[in-house]
Amino acid sequence: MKKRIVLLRHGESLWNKENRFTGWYDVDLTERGIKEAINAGLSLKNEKFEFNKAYTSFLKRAIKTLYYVLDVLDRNWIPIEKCWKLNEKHYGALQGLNINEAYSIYGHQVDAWKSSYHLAPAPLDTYDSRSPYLDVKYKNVNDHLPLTESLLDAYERIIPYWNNVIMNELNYYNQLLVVLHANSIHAILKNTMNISNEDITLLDMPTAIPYIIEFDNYGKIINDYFLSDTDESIKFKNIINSIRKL
Ligand SMILES: O=C(O)[C@@H](CO)OP(=O)(O)O
Repeated sequence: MKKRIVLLRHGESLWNKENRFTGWYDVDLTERGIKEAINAGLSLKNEKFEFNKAYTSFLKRAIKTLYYVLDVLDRNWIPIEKCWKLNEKHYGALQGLNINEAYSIYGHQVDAWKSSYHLAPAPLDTYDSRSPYLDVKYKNVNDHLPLTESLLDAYERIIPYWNNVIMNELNYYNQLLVVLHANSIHAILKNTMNISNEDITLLDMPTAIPYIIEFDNYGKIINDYFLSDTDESIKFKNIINSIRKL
């Protein structure tokens, strides 16, 4: 029996539509995002996926996408693990700004932040109203919470959870659904496909198109593909095939 993990970026959010840096801000889905989530569920149903367990972040755009998908599959009953460690990269002081506002405040520094694996945007103040230290969701988190993150920082937060929890679960289950965010998925793909620090910044995961990864019993990838072909998914797949080392 093949082991499969399906990675799914949430449907379009209100701030995706407005081209705003979102990160840990808890923005909702648009009507289009809801339709995208339902369509993702329908394409998984069409392929007869029967997930045993699902994972998502603490952010409602991912959580609601997961609920729409499970509803279409009539598998609302499966266990779901939500973890803040799977949240999107934290965009620090960029959070809430659209791209034009970001350029008018920070100029071309924004390009450096966007294209670098190592650079993090300017941090939030601890007492900024956007700080996770003031957000009830993280009240019981007894750990360092970010006020900004580079993609490397996000990678170091996400990958231990991916390896120790999600990949480990493949020892017990054959089909897992993981509904996350653009950069949390890029971090996972960097890890599983051994993509370089420079190349990983070329990726832009499309919203709500299921990406299937099939593993052998040793956790080695034997196949990976999008469930539907769109301009965005074809472009993404071409880039990933040119930069992956596994
Ligand atoms: O936070 C954001 O601005 C976007 C892109 O990084 O992520 P998401 O996948 O959550 O829309």
